[in-house]
Amino acid sequence: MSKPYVYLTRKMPQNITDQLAAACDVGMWEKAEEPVPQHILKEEMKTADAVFCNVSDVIDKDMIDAAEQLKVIATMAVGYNNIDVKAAQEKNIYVAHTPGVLTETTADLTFALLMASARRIPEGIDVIKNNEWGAWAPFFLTGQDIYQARLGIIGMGRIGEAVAKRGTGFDMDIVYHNRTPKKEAEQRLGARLVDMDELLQTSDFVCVMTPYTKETHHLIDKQAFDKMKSSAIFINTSRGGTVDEEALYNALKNGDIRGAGLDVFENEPISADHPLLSLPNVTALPHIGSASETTRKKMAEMTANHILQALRGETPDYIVKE
Ligand SMILES: NC(=O)C1=CN([C@@H]2O[C@H](COP(=O)(O)OP(=O)(O)OC[C@H]3O[C@@H](n4cnc5c(N)ncnc54)[C@H](OP(=O)(O)O)[C@@H]3O)[C@@H](O)[C@H]2O)C=CC1
Ligand SMILES: O=C(O)C(=O)CO
Repeated sequence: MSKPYVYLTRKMPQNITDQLAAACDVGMWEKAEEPVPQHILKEEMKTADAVFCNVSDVIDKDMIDAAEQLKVIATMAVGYNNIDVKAAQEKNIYVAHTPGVLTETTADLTFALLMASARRIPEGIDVIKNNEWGAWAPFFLTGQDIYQARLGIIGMGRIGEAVAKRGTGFDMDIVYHNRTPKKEAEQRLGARLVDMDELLQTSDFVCVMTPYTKETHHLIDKQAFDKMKSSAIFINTSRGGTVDEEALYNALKNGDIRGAGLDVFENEPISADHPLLSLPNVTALPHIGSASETTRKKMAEMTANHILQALRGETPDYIVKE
């Protein structure tokens, strides 16, 4: 009997392909840093039993409908907004993802962005590299205090809570907005559930940690920026689509808010001439929230495991249920 066929959309380490090859025929896009073209992915998906993908692969209804024997779409990510989950479920195809394993690493990066933006670290680095460091000056590169400031978290889920926990170490006053109250987190973190307006109007740091859905598309728009304090710093490590980037640009440019720390963008990779990148009060990173070596290895292992589980006829440990 022939082995099932798994297609990997990026080059993966040998231990991952070896693990899969013990049970499957393995096909792989041989580049680690370049995504597989959509038409090749669609072609591969027609005959694959399993797909090992990531945040940059768009897996739409057309591709899913064309798949003849696909059993699982396993993404090496917790976010799955790039996959048409409904279309997969209609064909009884599992969509598996990697929650939890990347929570602390992503929270570290979120807090790093918050600190870098508040204390203007990228600007300081530029000053030194450009040989612009003059005499010590009383108000040179003055930033914003983090300790005892108010941290507003929109989307108090796994990562939101882990960011809040870091905030408690800085004695921050934590407020959050979620559709479901998180009583246990409130007690553990001293956090308070507030409505969106109060969060926007009173927070020193506004941090978005929701998934990207129809409901969260441009959740942070012009009206939201208008409500924020002019000293507020906006942090986004969720998905670019949760924010209206034009409104963000205008808010930063007009001084309606003080700064932004961004790990995600509506179009990734963002083009170097994007207006947002011309602003000194933007700290931008290339979607590296979960990018520690240990965490990425765990995510890859978990993804391979989900595929093997599905191909054995088991339900993968973490499937998306919508
Ligand atoms: N930059 C990066 O590299 C990374 C980015 N991410 C992003 O972070 C997201 C969150 O991950 P994780 O914390 O594990 O997910 P969770 O599902 O644990 O948390 C998401 C939270 O958002 C809340 N939420 C959902 N919709 C809304 C809404 N409309 N308004 C307010 N709150 C809402 C949910 O609560 P409720 O439904 O009750 O409102 C939930 O508490 C991922 O979906 C992904 O997009 C994740 C990892 C790395
Ligand atoms: O897991 C995710 O959703 C990411 O964005 C990458 O880790």
